Amino acid sequence: MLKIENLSLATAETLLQNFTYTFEDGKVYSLRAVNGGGKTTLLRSIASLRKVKSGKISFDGKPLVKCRDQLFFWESSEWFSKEVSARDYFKLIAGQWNSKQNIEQVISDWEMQSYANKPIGTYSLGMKQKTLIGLYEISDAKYLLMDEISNGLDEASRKILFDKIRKFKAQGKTIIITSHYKEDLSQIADVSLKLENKQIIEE
Ligand SMILES: Nc1ncnc2c1ncn2[C@@H]1O[C@H](COP(=O)(O)OP(=O)(O)OP(=O)(O)O)[C@@H](O)[C@H]1O
Repeated sequence: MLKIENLSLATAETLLQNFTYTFEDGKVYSLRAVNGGGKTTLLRSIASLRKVKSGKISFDGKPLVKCRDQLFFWESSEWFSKEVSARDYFKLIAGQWNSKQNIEQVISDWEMQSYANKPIGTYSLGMKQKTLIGLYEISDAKYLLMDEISNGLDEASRKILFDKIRKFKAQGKTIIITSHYKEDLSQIADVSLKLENKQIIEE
């Protein structure tokens, strides 16, 4: 379980005040907020990519520093280096996250065979997004933080994404996915959360 206690977040202004919540294993949480509402800042904070103003975040009772490979967060395709291929990123993440996931299977599921060896700089928006989503499966991490992950996907790819998320959930993983629209994730979310007025509430 991912436990957040009395978390406060601020950039130029306070985004979240004294937030306490438990994200349970085997559940999908959607998180909605307006543009600039703080979704990405919250995910970065959970992933320890930025300091929090105050509060505690733990994973099965441990701080992230004690279980780094239990969490995966790849904020956006802007994190990719243009010269590297999807296959090389998959190999890199499998190594760093000590995962035994089948890279060829992921490439096949997402129909990436024709471009998986080419540099990401040559990919379309959707191809980059499939690569990004593939990394989550390759990492095999228990806690998956997904920021607007369905962006740029066509209908068929969106269906694959939702099937994959259902599989991750059945494996007991904890998934948080941000979105701008309530309806967007209603098919797969067990719990819909909304960040508003410095609080996160179930809706
Ligand atoms: N590195 C930063 N330095 C200063 N302010 C920042 C930084 N990152 C984010 N902010 C500010 O924090 C607030 C929340 O931004 P954040 O990106 O977390 O929102 P979001 O809900 O993900 O937005 P969007 O839906 O537009 O992606 C915004 O006011 C933004 O300007």
